[in-house]
Amino acid sequence: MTEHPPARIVQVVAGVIRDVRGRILLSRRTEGRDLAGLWEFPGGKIDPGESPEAALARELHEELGIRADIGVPLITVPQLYPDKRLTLDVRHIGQWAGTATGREGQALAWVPPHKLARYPMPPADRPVVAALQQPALYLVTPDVNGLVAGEATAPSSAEAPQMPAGGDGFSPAERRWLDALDRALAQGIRRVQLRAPTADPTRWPLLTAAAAARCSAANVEVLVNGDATLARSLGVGLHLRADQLASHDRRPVADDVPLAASCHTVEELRAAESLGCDFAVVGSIRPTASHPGAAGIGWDHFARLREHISLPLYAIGGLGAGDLPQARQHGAQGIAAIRALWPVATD
Ligand SMILES: Nc1nc2c([nH]c(=O)n2[C@@H]2O[C@H](COP(=O)(O)OP(=O)(O)OP(=O)(O)O)[C@@H](O)[C@H]2O)c(=O)[nH]1
Ligand SMILES: [Mg+2]
Repeated sequence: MTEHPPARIVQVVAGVIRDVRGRILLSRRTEGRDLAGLWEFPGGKIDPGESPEAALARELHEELGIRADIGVPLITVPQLYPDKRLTLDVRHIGQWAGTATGREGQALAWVPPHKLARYPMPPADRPVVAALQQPALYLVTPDVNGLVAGEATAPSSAEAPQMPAGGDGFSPAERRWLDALDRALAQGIRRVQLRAPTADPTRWPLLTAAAAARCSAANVEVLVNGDATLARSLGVGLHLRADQLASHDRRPVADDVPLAASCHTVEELRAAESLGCDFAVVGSIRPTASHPGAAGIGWDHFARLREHISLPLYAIGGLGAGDLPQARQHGAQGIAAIRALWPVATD
């Protein structure tokens, strides 16, 4: 981490303003200010003693001439800039009235959400755009014998080997794993990491191919853990383990498939960012069943890691979908989980 982070703390609040067509308003920073020419969500600094809501309503009136109802939080991004330590608190805007105009001479653009990434923005805005565009939940699959009736159990060596059976060539355990994946997709999971650390290496390519086909039919994004060759052969994304980051000096998969990494330190996050990762996973936030005895890093430490990079992050470790508001408050765009997102059969 940076030895001497800038002392100046700047609290900024900005709004996601939509028009009736769902387009989002961006405002271009004018010449002579910091980050001039970059596009941003309209807003500004909170005055001493002012609430974030009052500050945002004031800024939107001063900068755009509109009266706005400040809605629910989207994400709060802690970000270190060379001269300051910024906290960017982004709120949805509910009803608003008036005609938005650039009252300070700034250009405005109404942008469809899927085109936001085309507009150059300050580093703190990348996680904001991710929170608007990318799935909030990232399912990591358990081992094939991993989670049974809600319990994580390593496959027992005393267990009979899982022989392929039935017309589809999959063993009962493999079929249960694929069925659970189907249920997760039916429940609305949009981004999946295929990972099974103790999977039989002679079976894993078949199983990942079947899983990738199911995800692709549901238009769900897939990344395989750790194996660039497998990712390329399946035509899916790659999720690197932290210890693999150093072994790549360029993006190991094509630009149009997702690349992600698991990270624990600022150095790993910087490596993931410079490798061209689309997002990273950081944890463990809480102690987990898979790492008993290891303390979690907690949300404040997560936020301290977050401020050094602008990669979108998922928080992981003892978390579920219910932790999303707290995650967003600390700059995570989403939650990654095995146990909390893996539907186990109830019968
Ligand atoms: N409003 C806004 N500011 C952002 C965003 N992203 C981001 O890094 N910032 C940074 O947050 C700070 C906001 O300051 P600002 O210049 O808008 O503040 P302000 O409206 O109160 O203006 P002023 O201080 O020039 O009077 C700037 O350093 C800016 O670069 C964003 O999306 N919206
Ligand atoms: Mg401003």
